[in-house]
This record gives sequence, C-alpha cells and structure tokens, in this order.
Amino acid sequence: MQNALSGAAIVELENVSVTYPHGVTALTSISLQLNRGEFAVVLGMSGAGKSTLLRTINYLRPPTQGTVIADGLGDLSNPQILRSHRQRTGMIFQQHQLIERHSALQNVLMGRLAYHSFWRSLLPLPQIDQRIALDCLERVGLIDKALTPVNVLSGGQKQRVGIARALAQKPQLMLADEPIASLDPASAHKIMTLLQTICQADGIAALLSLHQIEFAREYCDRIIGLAHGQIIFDGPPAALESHHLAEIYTDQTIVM
Ligand SMILES: Nc1ncnc2c1ncn2[C@@H]1O[C@H](COP(=O)(O)OP(=O)(O)OP(=O)(O)O)[C@@H](O)[C@H]1O
Repeated sequence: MQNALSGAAIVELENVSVTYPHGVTALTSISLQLNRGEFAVVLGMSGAGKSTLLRTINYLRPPTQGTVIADGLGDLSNPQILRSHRQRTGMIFQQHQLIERHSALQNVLMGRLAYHSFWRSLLPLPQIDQRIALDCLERVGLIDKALTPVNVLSGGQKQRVGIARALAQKPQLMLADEPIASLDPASAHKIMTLLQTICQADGIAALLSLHQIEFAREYCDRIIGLAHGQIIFDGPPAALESHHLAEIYTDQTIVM
C-alpha cells in the first residue's frame, strides 16, 4: 500500500504546531499516532488545545507547522487526500451541529454526502443511503424518531443523532469534541457506552476530548494529557498518576 504508516496507525501527526492568526499558539510540536481499534481520550484544562488538536486531525484547522499523514493516503495538505481522509473520518460535536428544523433522518443522511458529488447531493439521495441512515438510527436506538424534527429531541437524543450521522459515513476514525459536556451523568454514561460499543464492533479508532477524568478512566484505553498545547502524558489509564494530573490541570486541585 502506498503511503502506509508503520504499525497500526491510522493517522499520524508529525511535529505539528498551530498558531491562530492573532498570535495564540494552541499546539506546539505535537507528534502523535492514532491507532486502529483504539478508544483514546484527550484531557486538559480549558484552553489546553483539545479542540484544536481534534480539528487539526481533519484539517478543519490546518497546522501552521508540521504534517498530518493519513495511513494509505498521505499528507492532508493535498486536497484530494484530505477529501478521502474526511470521507472516512466521522466528527461529533458538543453542540451536535444538527439542522434543528430537519428530521433525525435528514440529519443522519448528511453523513452520506461525502460519498456524492456536490451536484448529486442536491437531489434526493439513493435508497441505499436512506437504508444506511435508518440502520444507523436503529443502532443508536432512535429508529422511532426518524421523522421527528431534531428541535423536539432531548440533549442526549440529539447527541445520538450526531453519532448516527457520523456512523452513516462508515468511518474508520471518529473524532468527538466534548460529546458529553452538556449532558447529565446518566445520559453521559449512555453516550459513552454507545460510542465505545459501536467503535469496538466496527473497528473504528476514536479520539474524544473530555473534561471528566473519571469517564476517561472508565471507558478509554489510552489517555493523552495536554497542557498549554503540549503532550504531558500519553499512556493507559492505569499509568495516569496524580502528579500527571497535577501537571495537566496545573491550576486545579486534583481529587483522585
Ligand atoms: N478560532 C480561534 N481563533 C483564535 N484563537 C483560538 C481559536 N480557537 C481556539 N483558540 C485559542 O487556542 C487555544 C486553545 O483552544 P482550544 O479551543 O483548542 O482549547 P480546548 O482545550 O479545547 O478548550 P475548551 O476545553 O475550553 O474547549 C486557546 O488559547 C484559545 O483561546
């Protein structure tokens, strides 16, 4: 295979830095591989660079230095490679980013657009796409809400529609930016269980950003700790000790 990364990596960041136009550096010299089949989390204080890291992995925020390489595809600075990488990368957002007046099904169908040209996507999508979207709604337990406008769904249900939309892309990589931040603990556990189960069943690599250390420990098999745009810790939950947390959450008291 051309442009294959070593080992199990699906995407690799090499010496990546991101500086925003007004001069804030959000990431500094990040080198990181995300591996197939892993369910990883990035932890860090507000402003540590978690969202920027996730967005850089699909070039919603291109690096100002360094490269992002997708396995089997190559450097994301090439527009064609980026298009292929985005097609196989699902994105889940804290605020769902759904079209509120559209039904759950219409929103999930958006996940199929990456498989069609711009002009084709202006027409109703083929039946096969409708079937895939309905399957995805079924997997997140919302088949009975397929025709319900999203604006009458609960926060947890909206997040499940967001997961179904990402899933409809048939992704190999899932990026989830604070997927449980606006949910109560019971709904948050449901969403984490759902994400973990689906990613495991479909062999999807996942990188989530979270604020809740206890959720990261319970569900994830790899923790990446960021502080001030740099990686402070990268390892399994069992290796994360209080001194790492003190470094990640520099201004906060840590309760273990
Ligand atoms: N669009 C932007 N333009 C300018 N600066 C930005 C932009 N987005 C983020 N930043 C800055 O980059 C730094 C990292 O922000 P980022 O959103 O990646 O952190 P975060 O860890 O995700 O924070 P939070 O947990 O609050 O979402 C911060 O200093 C932030 O102010």
